[in-house]
Amino acid sequence: MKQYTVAIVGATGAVGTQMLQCLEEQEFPVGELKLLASPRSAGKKVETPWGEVVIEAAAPECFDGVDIVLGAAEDDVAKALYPEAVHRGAVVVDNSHAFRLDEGVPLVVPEINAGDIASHHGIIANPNCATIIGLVPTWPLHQLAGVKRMIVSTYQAASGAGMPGMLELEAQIGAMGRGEEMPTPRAFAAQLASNLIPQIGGEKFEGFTSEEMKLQNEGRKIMHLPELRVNCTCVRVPVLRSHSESITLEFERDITPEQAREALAAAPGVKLVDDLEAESAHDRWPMPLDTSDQDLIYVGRVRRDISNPEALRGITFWCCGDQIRKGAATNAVQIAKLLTE
Ligand SMILES: NC(=O)C1=CN([C@@H]2O[C@H](COP(=O)(O)OP(=O)(O)OC[C@H]3O[C@@H](n4cnc5c(N)ncnc54)[C@H](OP(=O)(O)O)[C@@H]3O)[C@@H](O)[C@H]2O)C=CC1
Ligand SMILES: N[C@@H](CC(=O)OP(=O)(O)O)C(=O)O
Repeated sequence: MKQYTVAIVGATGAVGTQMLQCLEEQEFPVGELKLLASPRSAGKKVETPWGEVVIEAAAPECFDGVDIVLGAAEDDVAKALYPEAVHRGAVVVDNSHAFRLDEGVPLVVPEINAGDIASHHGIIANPNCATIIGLVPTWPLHQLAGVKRMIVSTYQAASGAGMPGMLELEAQIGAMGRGEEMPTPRAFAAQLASNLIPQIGGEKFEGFTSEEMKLQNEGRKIMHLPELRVNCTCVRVPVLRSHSESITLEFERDITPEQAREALAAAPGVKLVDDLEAESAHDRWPMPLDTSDQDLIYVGRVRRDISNPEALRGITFWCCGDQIRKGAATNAVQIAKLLTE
């Protein structure tokens, strides 16, 4: 079996660290592994399933001999480095949003549009995390009844803002518990512990933020639905890991909640947890604590949209998924695995 030289850019971050674990779990045929980060981290040693690796400061020459680059750094790093990696013969699976909407760059959720991978020219983009988590359960319902419109509210975990976001929430919860003065917020615009912050990203379009517009713009590209209409509100919540979403879908054709549940129960990447009568809360509805550190999107609270005048044209549901895994690292490694098959 062919072994691949793999480089992770941003290897010390929330997504990059998770990628290491996903490579092992998905039995990716790693021959040699390179871990790249900022100059701050250069020289640090990391124990990996493939032996000890010394982190290098990311630079174009690091990609000599690399087959697959897994990108887990911000846009500026992606724009500066990945064309150089492609020039040296590597294929890049990138988690930043630098190239997501570019023509010739497939934007892929394997459960939905794995076939798009074939059209790549060296860079394949991983979608926004909230977009992946919302679309994995939307796709089987779309196949059944044709989705026209999505109304979405997201409840996004602190770790969506990377390691700094996670550490900031932990520090705030600790300070609260000890009755100490609250540390000054840096990763977020305001204190997150015991609070909600109703803005993620900068303003993009008619008062909607950049994060909110991603679900529409990336969703259209992934599902090949250029007319899809999306109204999204993104909120940061004091949860460490796993994004949650309330989603209402409007369809072209009739669909009952029972049909929706059946399709979701059979859909790849989805676990249906939908029983208001269940004894244990964990079996009643999805919760972010239950979906952390695993790869499935849990879906529950599936019901008819009673506000839709056409009785069977709307479905509402709730879903949760680990955005560092399926929203980023797991999805990227799945794409890389498809490249090797
Ligand atoms: N967190 C999440 O839930 C999700 C994140 N993403 C995307 O994934 C990417 C990484 O996010 P995340 O892991 O959260 O971020 P983190 O802040 O946790 O990590 C950022 C990583 O980038 C590295 N880095 C910084 N500057 C450079 C540089 N000049 N050259 C090379 N590497 C550099 C950092 O290295 P060092 O430690 O040396 O500073 C670190 O490894 C982003 O594009 C983000 O938008 C996508 C979906 C979900
Ligand atoms: N912005 C998302 C995470 C993320 O990194 O998204 P993107 O890859 O689209 O910048 C969040 O804060 O939860």
